[in-house]
Amino acid sequence: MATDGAAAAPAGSSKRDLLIFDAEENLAVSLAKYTADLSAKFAAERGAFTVVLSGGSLIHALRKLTEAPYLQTVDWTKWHVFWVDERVVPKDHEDSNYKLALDGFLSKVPIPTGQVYAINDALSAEGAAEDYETILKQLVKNGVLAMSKTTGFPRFDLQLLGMGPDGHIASLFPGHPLVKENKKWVTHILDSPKPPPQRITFTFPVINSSAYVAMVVTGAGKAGAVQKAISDKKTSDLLPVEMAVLDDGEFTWFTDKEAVSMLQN
Ligand SMILES: O=C1O[C@H](COP(=O)(O)O)[C@@H](O)[C@H](O)[C@H]1O
Repeated sequence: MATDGAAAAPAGSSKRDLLIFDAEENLAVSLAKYTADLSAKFAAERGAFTVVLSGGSLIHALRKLTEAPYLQTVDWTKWHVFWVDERVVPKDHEDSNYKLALDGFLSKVPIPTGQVYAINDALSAEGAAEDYETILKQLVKNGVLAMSKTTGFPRFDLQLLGMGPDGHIASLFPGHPLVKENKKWVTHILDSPKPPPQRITFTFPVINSSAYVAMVVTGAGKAGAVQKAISDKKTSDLLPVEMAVLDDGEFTWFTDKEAVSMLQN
């Protein structure tokens, strides 16, 4: 993929791309076009576009989608929005990934509210994870959400993900047993090392069954994890971000110069 203001380089396999932008502003412009293009593709192909959001810095990076031309040209009625992870707090709590997305993105675009799938914040972490998985299964039955023919897990059209400085993605943290979950679609964590401790999260089989993943990472604080993730030399202590290996899809890093400052070339 070639993008204005970005240097493109292969990052390991034929379906992985590394985009490096001079400035976060250019990254945001490119991410908006990438997302709008995939929206048009999936709306035409399947009449729906299933989009997964993370929390954190990703939401600010989506800001160009809320402006011209995308505000007018994207068919927002085709969007179905999910969260790769969510903190088990009320939806109006400052720690809520739903609130972050609502304030920074969803309130600015005309996605039908019935197609925005927030967690049930009245339930326990375990109950919310089970409830979310049930909702996903219903959407598979309705034909809104595709299934991977090879993995047996749901196949989201696009997952827009961030990564923490420790290499965590979603609420899958380094060394935590949840990274090995291989049966559930959605699971819960009660001891997240990053507060708040109670969260729900998609599991790796769901992340890795996606058609497209954009891994959006900026800033020098994440350079160490980016360097380890992109290195060809793999060690047994894989970071969660290194475990994001798509079964049959395209994985694109959207980075800035600071985030790749520890790469050799
Ligand atoms: O706790 C979380 O952190 C990660 C990374 O956040 P960032 O602000 O460093 O980009 C985020 O992707 C995840 O959804 C969130 O719950």
